[in-house]
Amino acid sequence: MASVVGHAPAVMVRGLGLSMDGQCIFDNLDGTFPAARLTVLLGGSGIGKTTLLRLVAGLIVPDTGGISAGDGLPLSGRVGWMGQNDMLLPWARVDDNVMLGSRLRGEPPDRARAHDLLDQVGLSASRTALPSALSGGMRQRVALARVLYENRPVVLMDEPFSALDSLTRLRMHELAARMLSGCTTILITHDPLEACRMAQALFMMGGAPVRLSPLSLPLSGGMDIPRAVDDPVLLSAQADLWRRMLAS
Ligand SMILES: Nc1ncnc2c1ncn2[C@@H]1O[C@H](COP(=O)(O)OP(=O)(O)OP(=O)(O)O)[C@@H](O)[C@H]1O
Repeated sequence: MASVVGHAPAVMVRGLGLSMDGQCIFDNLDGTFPAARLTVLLGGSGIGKTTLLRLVAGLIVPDTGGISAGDGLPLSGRVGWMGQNDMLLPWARVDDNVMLGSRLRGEPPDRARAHDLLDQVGLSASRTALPSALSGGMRQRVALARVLYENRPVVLMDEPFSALDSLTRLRMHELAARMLSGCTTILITHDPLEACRMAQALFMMGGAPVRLSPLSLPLSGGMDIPRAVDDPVLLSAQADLWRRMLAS
């Protein structure tokens, strides 16, 4: 199963303004995250990346402007979230964690679907395990299966792989790229390698006021992700990103 969604819309940020505790976070921020693509957001600590994702998720209401879907339909109910913390319930089995959304909504859980997704993320043998029996990478695969179970066309990922060791992170790139194909995904990362491997669109967040600047790096493979980690073109783009981040 390459994609779990039908039509994934673009996500458009227009004239966004937000202050919190008297601090201006965004002033007239604009940006468009393309439909059915994986967009990477890079930016310094505290610049507002997580806050922007929370606005897209509808968890915060902006003071001015807004966020809309390119198809004109409400975004509400069409957004999934995956964060650095897997937020698995420690007392629930792996498959029950995947089906948590159904339980919270009072719907009958679709166990066959949960098991199918666990098969696809390579965890069929761990369906009945408790999260405490899993490695960090396995736990993030459960979290990915839980996001996919929700079948949302827009998926927000707030540094979901940053706590994983390098090799597990590379493997998660393979899995996430395959499983999220067709979704409109916005991925926050601090890792230039991750950005270069995964981005089908790339934005640097920075400045005062904060702006979303599209970056076009010479990357091979077009929209095919993840890009090979030993690709010289990718390694050169990674060095370029480091330079930009150090200079910002
Ligand atoms: N609930 C809140 N109340 C007040 N200020 C907040 C709140 N949440 C975030 N902020 C402020 O908004 C700014 C942006 O924070 P945010 O977490 O979005 O940054 P970030 O780019 O995701 O940072 P990092 O990369 O370190 O996670 C920071 O100055 C932070 O202190």
